[in-house]
Amino acid sequence: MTAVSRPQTMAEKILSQRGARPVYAGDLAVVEVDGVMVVDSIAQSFIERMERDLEAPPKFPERVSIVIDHVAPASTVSVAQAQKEAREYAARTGVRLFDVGRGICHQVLVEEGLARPGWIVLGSDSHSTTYGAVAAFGTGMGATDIALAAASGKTWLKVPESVKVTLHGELRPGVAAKDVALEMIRVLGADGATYQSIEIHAGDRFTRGERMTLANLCVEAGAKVGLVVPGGEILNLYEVPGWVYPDPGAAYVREIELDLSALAPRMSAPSEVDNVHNVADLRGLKVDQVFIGTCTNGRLDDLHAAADVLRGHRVAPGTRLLVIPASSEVMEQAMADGTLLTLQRAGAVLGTPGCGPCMGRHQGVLAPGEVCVSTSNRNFVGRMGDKDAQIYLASPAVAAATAVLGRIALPEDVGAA
Ligand SMILES: CC(C)[C@H](C(=O)O)[C@@H](O)C(=O)O
Ligand code: SF4
Repeated sequence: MTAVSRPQTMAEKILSQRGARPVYAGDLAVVEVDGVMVVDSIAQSFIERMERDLEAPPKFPERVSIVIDHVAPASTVSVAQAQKEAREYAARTGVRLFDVGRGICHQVLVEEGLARPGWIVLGSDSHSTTYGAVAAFGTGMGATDIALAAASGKTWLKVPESVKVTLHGELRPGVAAKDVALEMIRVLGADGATYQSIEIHAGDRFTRGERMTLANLCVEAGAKVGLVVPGGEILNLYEVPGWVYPDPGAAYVREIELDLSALAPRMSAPSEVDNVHNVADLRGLKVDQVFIGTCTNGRLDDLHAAADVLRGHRVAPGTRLLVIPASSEVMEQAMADGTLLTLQRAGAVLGTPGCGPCMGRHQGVLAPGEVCVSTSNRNFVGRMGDKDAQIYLASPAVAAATAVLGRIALPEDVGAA
């Protein structure tokens, strides 16, 4: 255990523990890396860095995972070729491969136990902050940094300053972790936490999945990492080392308090994630496509919330509902408990576990002028297809209600329909 002289934030704690000395915001830290994650879209440049530039094998192949998730199954010959090369690389180096259909990288890493409390996990994907849900220091890096970490087992980073977000009160029925996340982003602003650690004090509230939603959105405020202080379900699922917790008296650059009991269902309107409004104020806008899925909201809890609204109803004529489970495990559970049947009967189109149309590469891209309500995390111009399409971000329950009415709606509107 590293000796510490001043109270530390969670980010400082983890980076001190996995490095050689106590570090504080602004210091440079060289740390051991417990996991390296590479997504399909980046795999070719990662392999090139490893084999052509560094001429190095992965130092700990079992710590490296390649996940084929963003455009899976492949949509074009060049995507298919890149995925083939990724499979061949995994076979010759012994790194882990999660192939088409296993699911979205972040969901898969957490399910597989490849992100754990106190670990440092680097991903070639910005939403690697999601691992903060299980108190892992998860962050996104480019192919070169990822390759250096894979080759050496280490990385270096500047220790981020921390923003403390404290949650109070309890959510009202129909309000979800997604609404908390959107509200947090509104308060912080889309680049309000650039290169900072957002440390979320949630007490025992929220399941692991809900905590993933919170940590996932942190990068949309520009954060380097989003760490949810362990509590509740996390303590049943993991052995949490005592050194992970922030010290009383740790130094924060900013402190924010959110009263959950005052929160109503929220929605990010086009075309910035921090353009957050009450759903009630956007109600009635005609919607062409609803997408329920992604690393933000494609988990079993999310599919349950959607099915609870859709049960006994049909998707409105003229509106498409796409549901894509975040992983094969989620899909299997939703199949076993009847959730997928409920969704299918309501008129949902079910897709292969993976990213789906989240970043506009396949499986449901939008035409000019179309409006989409999505449970994802990004709504910037052109994100899901044409630049003249509009994306609203919301919780699964709001997305489901919108699908039933064909217009932006609250879950309570469906009951009355
Ligand atoms: C393809 C990948 C690099 C990208 C990311 O970094 O986030 C994607 O997952 C996204 O959500 O835009
Ligand atoms: S689901 Fe969307 S946000 Fe998440 S990793 Fe895939 S493309 Fe990125």
